[in-house]
Amino acid sequence: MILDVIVEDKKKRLVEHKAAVSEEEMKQKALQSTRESVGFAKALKKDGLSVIGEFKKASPSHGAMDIKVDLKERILQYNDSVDAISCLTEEDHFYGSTAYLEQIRKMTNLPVIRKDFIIEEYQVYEAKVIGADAILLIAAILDDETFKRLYDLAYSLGLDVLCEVHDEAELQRMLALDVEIIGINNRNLKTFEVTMDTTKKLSAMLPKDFKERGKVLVSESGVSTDGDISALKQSHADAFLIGTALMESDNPGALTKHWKEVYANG
Ligand SMILES: O=P(O)(O)OC[C@@H](O)[C@@H](O)c1c[nH]c2ccccc12
Repeated sequence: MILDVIVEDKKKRLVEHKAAVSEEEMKQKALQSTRESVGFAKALKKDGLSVIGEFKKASPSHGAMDIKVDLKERILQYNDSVDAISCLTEEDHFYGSTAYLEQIRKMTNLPVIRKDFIIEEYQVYEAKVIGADAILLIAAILDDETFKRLYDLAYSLGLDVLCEVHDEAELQRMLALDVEIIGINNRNLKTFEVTMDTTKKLSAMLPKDFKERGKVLVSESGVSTDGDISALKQSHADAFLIGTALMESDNPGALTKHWKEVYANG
């Protein structure tokens, strides 16, 4: 299964990363970082639709994207259209890099989320060191105890956590942990199948007071048409995480603004 392969490759990459900067050194760097995080959750919670624009060059479901896309140009376009930036740092399957996130950090005041397959403390410290404001944690690859450990560590470093679920069991686990930000992934990471129905179905299972308690709901993946935006409106998501469609667009700024209008008027 692809998810297992990605996690196995991640473990190998971690050995390399630790050879370059040891665990203790990375931890100390993170603890000594004086950079104040930009609130990720806060940027998404406002009237109307928020968009998290993603920077990624490839994905296992899609293959390589238009790699002519220039990072600098893309981030400048995102800067005046999206509400937060997601940066893939996974190397082998998404052609990402921590170096991309470091570059993005220098170019934006928007909150930046590190998108990776995080399985160990080392990667949380590293996220802080490279300038991320938030991290992704995927329920499907972590048991509850590990999830909670990484989650608490992130918040202790001032990082927000987007907690990704794809089915009811994972959603119930996250609700039991009382997490702040839930991301419903419309793509099944095991089969790559995408359907907006996942957000529709799972968002209906959230407790009635989810929003009142200041929690944040994000719908992730597969948004590519006006119809997808309209279909998601009834789920009352605070934000959509959009990658492929924005990376493949010549004018991601205009597309984001258009989708915010579709959402507002739909
Ligand atoms: O390119 P899309 O279909 O718009 O999807 C973006 C984002 O949701 C997707 O990249 C993603 C969601 N969860 C992930 C976990 C790991 C890597 C990537 C992802």
